[in-house]
Amino acid sequence: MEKYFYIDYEQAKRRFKPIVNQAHKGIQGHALIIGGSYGKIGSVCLSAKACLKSGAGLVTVYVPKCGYEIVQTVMPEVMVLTDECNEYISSIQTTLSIQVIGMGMGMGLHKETQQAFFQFLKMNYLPIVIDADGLNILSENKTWLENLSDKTVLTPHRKELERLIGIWESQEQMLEMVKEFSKKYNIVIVVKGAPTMIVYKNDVYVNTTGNQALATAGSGDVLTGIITGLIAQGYDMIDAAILGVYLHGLTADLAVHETSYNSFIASDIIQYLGKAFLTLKK
Ligand SMILES: NC(=O)C1=CN([C@@H]2O[C@H](COP(=O)(O)OP(=O)(O)OC[C@H]3O[C@@H](n4cnc5c(N)ncnc54)[C@H](OP(=O)(O)O)[C@@H]3O)[C@@H](O)[C@H]2O)[C@@H](O)CC1
Ligand SMILES: Nc1ncnc2c1ncn2[C@@H]1O[C@H](COP(=O)(O)OP(=O)(O)O)[C@@H](O)[C@H]1O
Ligand SMILES: [Mg+2]
Repeated sequence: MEKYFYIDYEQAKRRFKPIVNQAHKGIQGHALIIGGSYGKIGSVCLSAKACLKSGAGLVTVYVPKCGYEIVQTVMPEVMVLTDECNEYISSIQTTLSIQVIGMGMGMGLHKETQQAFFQFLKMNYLPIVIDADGLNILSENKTWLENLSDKTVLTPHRKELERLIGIWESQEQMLEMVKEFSKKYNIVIVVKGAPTMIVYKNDVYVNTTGNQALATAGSGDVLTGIITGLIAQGYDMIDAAILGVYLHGLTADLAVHETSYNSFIASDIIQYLGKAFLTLKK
């Protein structure tokens, strides 16, 4: 029996959990953002900053060496681990105690990166949000999908989704394909677009916020950071996806009267996150 829900203010408000007075950064959780390659370190910066500004207590990023000074300069709040390779990720080694991983943004498709991703997936048991080139790597190696834990959120845009599950004739057919995919791997899929729809098994959540201002580079990288940051502080996969998508879109609705559609960029999503959270204040 399929169920359709609209992600509106009521749905978001009842999922929102205010941060308690006695909170400290350990309670708010430690997130690890893995991604980036030469020329695309900005995607990791966007995800990491969005993660912190969604309420995560600590954020560490794992990037190729070329990203070290960039990230440390752009975001003093974020800690940095680097790969031994300068231009791309060649192996993912970490012994950090973390609550959630967000990965794939700007990561590229180098063969060594693909192998590093595969080795990481096989030993990962933590909640994970996979986006962008992480999705594209899975599309090129579909047998690796068996290694996804049931604490996984995928965040494809329509083209990334097509690579992953094949082409569809209609939106209805696409949703049926995504539901089958979700049931097969027991995972949440955020189908980004206008509107964004979140699928978990037979349930479909249709977002009601957002606008064309979001059609700008890095807006998906920011969404990955928001969902990762919510999971870091204890939201489960589906609530983090629902609340994250709602807040992400709401920033654009709140901003456009000041920024216009044309001059809204991904960093504005992060800048307006506080205003979006305040609308849910209890
Ligand atoms: N500052 C940085 O470091 C940034 C780094 N970034 C990183 O770049 C990597 C590549 O990500 P990507 O989504 O740009 O391209 P990719 O999946 O290779 O497919 C390209 C084709 O897909 C389509 N298409 C694209 N977007 C779509 C959408 N929303 N909805 C529907 N379709 C869409 C479109 O196809 P078309 O419509 O032209 O046929 C386009 O030609 C990735 O790792 C990302 O994190 C970016 O985030 C930008 C900022
Ligand atoms: N016209 C639109 N209306 C609403 N949301 C949009 C629109 N265009 C893009 N978006 C949103 O912007 C984001 C784009 O994601 P993505 O293509 O992965 O960006 P990037 O990879 O550049 O960071 C998604 O969350 C998508 O839902
Ligand atoms: Mg993207």
